[in-house]
Amino acid sequence: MAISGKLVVGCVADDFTGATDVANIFARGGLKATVVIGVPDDDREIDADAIVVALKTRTIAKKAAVEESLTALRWVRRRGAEKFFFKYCSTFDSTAEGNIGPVTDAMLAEIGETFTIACPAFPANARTIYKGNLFVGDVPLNESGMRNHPLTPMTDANLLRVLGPQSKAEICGCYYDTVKHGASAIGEWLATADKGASQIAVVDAITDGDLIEIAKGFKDLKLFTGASGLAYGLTHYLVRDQASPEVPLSLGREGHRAVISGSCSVATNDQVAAMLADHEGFRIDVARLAEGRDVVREAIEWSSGRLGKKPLLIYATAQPDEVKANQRRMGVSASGDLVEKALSEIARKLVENGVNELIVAGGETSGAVVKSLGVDQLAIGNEIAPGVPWVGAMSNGRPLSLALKSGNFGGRRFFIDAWDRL
Ligand SMILES: Nc1ncnc2c1ncn2[C@@H]1O[C@H](COP(=O)(O)OP(=O)(O)OP(=O)(O)O)[C@@H](O)[C@H]1O
Ligand SMILES: O=C(O)[C@@H](O)C(=O)CO
Repeated sequence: MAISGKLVVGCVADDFTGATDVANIFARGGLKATVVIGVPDDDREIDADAIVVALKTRTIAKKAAVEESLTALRWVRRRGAEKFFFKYCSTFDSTAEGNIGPVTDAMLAEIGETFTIACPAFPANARTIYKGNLFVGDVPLNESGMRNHPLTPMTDANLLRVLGPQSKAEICGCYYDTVKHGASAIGEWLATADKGASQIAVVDAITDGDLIEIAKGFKDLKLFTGASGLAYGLTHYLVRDQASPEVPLSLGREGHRAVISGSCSVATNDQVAAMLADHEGFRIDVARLAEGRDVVREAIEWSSGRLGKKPLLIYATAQPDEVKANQRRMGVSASGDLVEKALSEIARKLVENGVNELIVAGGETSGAVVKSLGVDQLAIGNEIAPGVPWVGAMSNGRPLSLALKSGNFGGRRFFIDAWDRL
């Protein structure tokens, strides 16, 4: 049960997979959580302790990212939120220019605060931070598959160095020699570190236990920034009774299944390969797409007669060399946009043709697909893998079960086994 009847936390997420990821963590922690797609332009009633506003601001121009994020922040604030959370990727994905710093600076100024933390640790998915350096599994961020990300290649694991040039605030580190002593040591650190001028502290965290202590140590802050591990920590003092709800979506079970994959991460490449071993798949040929061929129509023609309960896979997922060749030919953002547009049109047509259980892989891809489906709100259902729930949505009056899978999340059999968790 929530500590108060009104909104406990208002969250702004910079992509759609991240939005369902963090809403899932709030929900599993016992908050009634929901995701709205973009800032609603109506005054709809939403009965929730945590509202996550899903934006697609990770890779857009800085000015637009700041404006959209502030509009979302103001909207949750008007609904009574007292704590705010800026959710970005657990691999700190940002372009060379970078939106995490400017959005954080703007949010601090908007709520009249000067201090916040940056903590993208997510131990459940092997993201940990030590001495300000972000690790993915056993390797620093820049040695992980993130170095080859199509839109946000991460070439430095040190978050103070990455954030410094992005933000006008002073960047400091709250390191493990403090964090390991728990909430009161963190509180003492804060009392001496906070200079009353704009500051962002990158906070080390290795375990879920650390994140609970971090949330308690910084509990008087109004703005938190980071990934779902920090949200997990926060639920330990934002709710009284810990719940671990399983929420079957109880949507119609008639209809077809499909997977749309636009993520090119190491994990998604593995998941696509695993699915193709036993399922039919249609590969989007990006070079043909660039030549103006009607690849969308070809994909839909291929799918007709094949749709059913055994899921089909339609994918642009490729290895880094192929992605780089496409980017050289067309430019980074043009090739990304072209693929996203094609996949979202295919998703919309598949849904028109009776698909109502759909997995989408990739944050930018999910953003494009969900927008094309005209979905405006997501209800959180069963968890498939850490950070990926099934979500329920209405698309043009029809119920859909969706799973928006972050590029790097999920085991090798994710696309095959996820359906068992509906
Ligand atoms: N074969 C390809 N060539 C060039 N670009 C591609 C190709 N396939 C996919 N893309 C683009 O790569 C980008 C992948 O980003 P996306 O956010 O969807 O996945 P991700 O980064 O792995 O997921 P997440 O953000 O959840 O970690 C998209 O813009 C997509 O359109
Ligand atoms: O935090 C993560 O890693 C994910 O929720 C995400 O943001 C992927 O785009």
